[in-house]
Parts: sequence; C-alpha cells; structure tokens
Amino acid sequence: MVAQLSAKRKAKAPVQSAHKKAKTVHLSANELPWKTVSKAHEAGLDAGLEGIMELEEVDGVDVVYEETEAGRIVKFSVKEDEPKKKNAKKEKAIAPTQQEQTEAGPSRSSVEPAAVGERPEEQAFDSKTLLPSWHQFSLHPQLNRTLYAQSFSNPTPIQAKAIPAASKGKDVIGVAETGSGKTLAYGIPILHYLLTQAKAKPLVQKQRRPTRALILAPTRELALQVSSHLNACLNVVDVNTAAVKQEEEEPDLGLKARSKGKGKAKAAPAAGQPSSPKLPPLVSVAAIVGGMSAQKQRRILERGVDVLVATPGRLWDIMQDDDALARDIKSLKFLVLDEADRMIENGHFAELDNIIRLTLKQSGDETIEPELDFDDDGNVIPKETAVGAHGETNDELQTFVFSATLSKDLQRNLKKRSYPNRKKNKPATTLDDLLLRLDFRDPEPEVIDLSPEGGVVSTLRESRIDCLTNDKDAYLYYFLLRYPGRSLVFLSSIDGIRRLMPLMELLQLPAYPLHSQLEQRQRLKNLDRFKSTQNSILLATDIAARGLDIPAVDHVVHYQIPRSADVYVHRNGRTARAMRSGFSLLMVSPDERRVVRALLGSLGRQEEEIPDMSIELYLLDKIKARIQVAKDIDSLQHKVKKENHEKNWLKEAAAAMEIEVDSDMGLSDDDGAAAAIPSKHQRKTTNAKTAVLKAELKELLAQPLIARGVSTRYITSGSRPIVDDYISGEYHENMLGLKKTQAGQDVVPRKARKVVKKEEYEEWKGFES
Ligand SMILES: Nc1ncnc2c1ncn2[C@@H]1O[C@H](COP(=O)(O)OP(=O)(O)OP(=O)(O)O)[C@@H](O)[C@H]1O
Repeated sequence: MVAQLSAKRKAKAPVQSAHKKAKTVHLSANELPWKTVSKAHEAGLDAGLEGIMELEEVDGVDVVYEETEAGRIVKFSVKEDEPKKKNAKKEKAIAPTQQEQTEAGPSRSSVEPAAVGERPEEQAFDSKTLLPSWHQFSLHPQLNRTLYAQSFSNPTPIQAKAIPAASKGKDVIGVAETGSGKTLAYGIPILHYLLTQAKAKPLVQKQRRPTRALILAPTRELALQVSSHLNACLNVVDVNTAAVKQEEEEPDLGLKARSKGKGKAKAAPAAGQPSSPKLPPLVSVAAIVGGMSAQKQRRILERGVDVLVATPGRLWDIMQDDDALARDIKSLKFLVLDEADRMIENGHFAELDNIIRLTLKQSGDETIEPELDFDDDGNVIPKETAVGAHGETNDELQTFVFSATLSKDLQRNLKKRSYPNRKKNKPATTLDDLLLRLDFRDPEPEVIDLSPEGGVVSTLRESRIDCLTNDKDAYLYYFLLRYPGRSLVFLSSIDGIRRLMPLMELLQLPAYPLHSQLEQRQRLKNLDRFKSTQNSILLATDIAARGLDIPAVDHVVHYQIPRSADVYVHRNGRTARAMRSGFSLLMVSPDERRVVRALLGSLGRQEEEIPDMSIELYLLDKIKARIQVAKDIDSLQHKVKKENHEKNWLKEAAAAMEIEVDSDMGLSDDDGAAAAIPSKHQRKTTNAKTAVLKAELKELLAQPLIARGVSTRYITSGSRPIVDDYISGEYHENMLGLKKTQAGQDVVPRKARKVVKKEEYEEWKGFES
C-alpha cells in the first residue's frame, strides 16, 4: 500500500539579489512554482526515506528575512521578467500545435510556466517547423524530440506507410529491405500509443506496470538491440543543443544512420528541467533474453515493463512461473514478430507457438485458462474445463509482423487468412502454419511490401570470388589486407570460426568471434569491440545475420555460402544500411557453385549478375606463403595443446584411480617414445620448431607486399612507378604498387573473368559431370 504523505519542500539557499532592476514579487511558500523531483535513486534513497514520498524544488527564489514588530518573518521574492525572457526562445521552438495537443493530451501553451510535476517528455514540440516530414503523424512530443535529436528528418518508406496504418489500429505485415528502419516502423506506433496513454503517475507508486506490448525477436543480440533502439526514443533530449549542432553539421542526405554517440543531442533534461534527479520513465522497455541473469530479469518483470522485447525461449521459461506475465500476454495491446522466419530456424518453434497461443482471441470454444498447465515438453495443455468458461476476449490486440524476407505467397495467405484448418490447439509445424494461426483481429491486415527486386538493396555492391576450398583463407586474408575497414565474415560452422581465429591472430588481424557457444557476455563484448573499432573483423555464424544494426559495416564476406536465399539477403543486410553504401563478397568453391546458382535463381537472378572481384594474383602467391607459415604454427600449437590436455586428463584419471602414472602406465616424461604423451625432448623440439616458424612469420609480416613491376629502389621507374601514388597519398600501405581503393571499384563483369586455373578446372570438371 502506498501512503500519500506530505511533501518535503526545499528552497534554494538565500541569495542576495544581484538583479536589483528586475521586478520582484513576494509570494507565499504555497504560491511558489514548485517542481517535483525524483528521489535520487542512485543515492539509495528509495529504501531509506520512509515517509518522504515526494521531493520538490524551486528555482530563482530569493529568501529575504524582514524584522517586523511581530518578530522576524521570511519573504520569498521571485523575479518576474527574467525567467520568461530567458526561456522565450526555447518555448517558441517547442510550442505545441493544435494537433499535437490533441494527440499528446493537454499540454501547456508556450508562455505558461512549467506546471508543478510536469514531465520533460510531455513538453510540447514544434514538429511543424522542426520536423515537417513527421508532422502529419501527430506523434507524441517525446518521439518528435528524439527523432529530431537523432537527425531522422524523414520517415523511411516503410515507416511512412506502416505508422499511419498502425496508428489507425490496423494489423500490419511489413516487408522491406534490410536496414530500412523497420524497428521504428512498428516501434513508433507502439511508443506513441503508450506515451499518450501514460499519465504522470506519482513517483511513489509501486504498482506493477502491466506489459502492453510484446516484441519477439529471434536472437539475443537483436532483442537487446531493439530494446535499446526503443529506449533511445524515450530518452529525454535537449532540443536546443540539438538544433545548434544540426546547423553545424553537413546537410542531411536523406537517411542518416543512427549510431550511438552520433546523435544530434545527448540525452539530457529538457529545457527548464532540473538536471540531476532522474524521473522514472513514462514508458519502460526491457529485454528478456537467454544467457543473462534470469533472476535479474524476473525482478525487472516484478516491477512491470510496458514494452517487453524477448527471445521466445527465455520468455517461455519465465512465463511458466509468472502468472501475472502470462495474464499480461493474454491481454496485450501489441504483439510484434520481428524476423519471425528466423525464430523458427533457431529451434524456438515450440516456445513461440505456445506464446502465440496465449495471444489468440478468446472465443466461446477456445478459452485458455490464465493459470497454465504444461506437459513434459513445456507445451500448454488446453484445459477442458476452460471451454467457454471465461468469455474474456482481447479484441484490442494489434499484431505486427515484420521481416525483410516474407514470401509473397505467405503475405497473400496472411492477408486473406486462407488457412483451411486453423486448429488452434494443435501445435504448428511450419512457419506458414505458425504465422497463419496468428489471430489478427483486423479482418483485413495491411500488407506493406517494399522489398526490392531480388532482395538487393540499391546501395549494395555485390561480388564473388571462385576459388578452391583450401584457398579461401588466402583469398580472405588478401581481401582483408587489401580493403581495410569493418568486415563481417560469415561462416556456417562454429568449428570454422575456431579454426580461423588463431590464424587471424597470428597474421595480426584484429578479429573477434561471434557464435552461440560463446558466453553471452563475451558475445556482447565482441560485438561492442567490433562496433567500436574502425578496422576490425567479426567472424560470425548466422546468429549475426539478421537484424543486427552495426554502424558502418563496410564489407560482408560470405566465407561459406549461405544455406538459403533469405540468409544471403539478411547477411548482406548487415552492410549498406540506411542508404549507406556497402559491399558483399561471396566466396564460392567448386562444390558450392551449384547451390549458389540455385540460391540466386530462387531470388530470380542470374549468376552473371554478380561480378568477379579482381585479384592481384602475383600478390596472392606471397600471401599464400604467409598463410602457410601461420597454418604450420597453428597446427604445432594445436598439437601441443592437445597433448597437454591428454596428459592432464591421464594424470587426473590416474590420480582418481590412485594409480602411479610413471610406474604403472609407462607415461613418464622420459620414456615418451612408447607412450601417448610426448617426451620432454619431443616437446622441446616442437617448441623450437614453433619458435623458428614464428620468427619466419614475423619477418614475412614485416616486409611489405610488393606488386609485380614495382621498383622499390627507384620509385619513379619500373613498369609500375609508385611515385605519383606517394605524392597524392593514394598508395596502399600494405600492398606496394596498388592504390588505396574501395572494394566496389575493383570488380569486373563476370563475362570478362579469366579462364579458371588448371587444377580448379579439374575439380570443376569432376563436380559438373
Ligand atoms: N527515419 C530514419 N531516418 C534515418 N535513419 C533511420 C530512420 N529510421 C531508422 N533509422 C536508422 O536506420 C538503421 C536501420 O534501422 P533498423 O535496424 O530498424 O532496420 P531494419 O529494417 O530493421 O533492418 P533489418 O532488416 O536488417 O533488421 C538504424 O541505425 C536506425 O537508427
């Protein structure tokens, strides 16, 4: 129970007025413009100040002590004109439009002083002047403010279509290219609704917030990203700082990618608000994902979250012990499936199916009990007694399904909901099944399909290299040296990443791994390092293929070919986002060629459409030498590691069995010739070999790679004089004789490609026959 207790008021310390000319009025304490401040959460006041439920403060007040016959009295003097002048400019910029006032609820006129307890989020914003392209949507001022601060001056095409439809209460199926702002296309309508609904509740209220929106995402990283993307829209920003910065920056070219720290303004208290105390958010967003403390997530849920972004597995785990949450899911206002097709791939089918089942509109014969029963596989057991017993329906629910890849057939079926046997209590078995059992309340969901022809984003440059499987390392190394930048390299297996990582380290390339067998903390750390290092490499499985919005990925490399056309589209979508240019390279070995042809065919494309990457073969040979030495070192190191591991294992096993290792098993260090464990001598030899190879590699790495025809003695001579490149600063630091270029400049049309090498030809022939 929350008791409403008397507020503690604090006035600023007495100050002698410096502005003698300003008109001052004396007010009683109750007439002063008090503002509510939150209790300093960080200072731990939450727990310690029983009885003090609200703090208030007041600015610009002088306290004057006057001696009267009745004794000393206190007068509060307020300067009348100053504050108004000072804030006039700001107030003009954020004056509300008539429309906004209606949408966002009553807000003050620009000249009215801040109302007691007004929240910065609710201060009006002049979207007509500052964000004309967004004005038509009549968004909550808080959203306008953050859009402005992030320089999102225009809605993206999918946003322009989805926001009005969703705001009208329609269900939306949105398909648009990767990096086109789908998160905000569904996020803005949700936040707008919740913000306009939210009433500034007393800070003391400990009441649990019911979850109103559930966003399901296939991977933990994507869920965390969506949550932070939406949270960024709820940060209070100082619009005036933003305006100044905007003028200083170059003109907006249309779509500017949002990146942390690159926004126009820092999160800051809105104009006229105190800077230190932090109010609890009007609307809260949190992520519930696997691999992170379930207990902490449960605690967050106990307090309640308005918008929950979750991966199905963890959500289902938590829901099984949390009836309140299960009830919330039954009466959601918004359900979003972001990249639903990937959720199926991830093996979360059953959980997703169960969660979706709870969101079905309850009808007379399909009621699901709030208290759930589960079978051994964690599936909901429909209760017989529940039939028609409760009659509660959730007609309110709006469903949004977004992806960059949803087949036209599925879109059509979803719209028509032409699913012959929609037996809702039977588990779904395919994606189509699952999506078709979504209970759209809207008789005609809005299908917005803006996907580009063949799935290719207009700012993406694609290319391919045909090479033998064994040569992929060399080609990859060549590419990474030749085109420095942020490169995301996709592999199909975790083993492949484990094999490549030590090679990258030995070759002194800054590479980080990302796959499902890493601890979640390590995954996030590696992702962060990749994001924050301009020249870096992320070796990732397809957990990084969808949705991840990493600012400025220059290259996507398909080291191993994607297993479907959709994955190809999504992997490529990690670059060329938000109208930036990007580059992708497909590495195709002879045995992958047929699959590539089929894959492109299913996108309605020909192989010839993807040009070849041009390669300096002379340099490639030198690169192969480096790779070979690195591989030799790695295999020696691997051998030593394996032997040490076996030795330790044997020792531990022997100790557990209380056996003398030396005498009983002949595994002493000295008689290694006969034993599984190498002798000291063998180990020494291996170490010496490793040291020699490391020295050799060091020397190779220290020498520049010199292209054919370059004279290092006389830079003005040779068939490839490099003097001009030096003068213009265009010379390539790692590859002498080559110019610094973008990868996209070094592609050649496929028809013009060279004849395959003899040994490749042999292999191809074998495959093709
Ligand atoms: N109106 C806008 N103007 C400029 N940039 C925007 C706008 N809306 C979103 N962005 C930015 O575009 C980038 C891509 O957005 P988002 O991640 O939502 O794309 P997406 O369509 O979901 O991509 P994917 O299909 O790969 O998941 C983000 O950095 C986002 O901040």
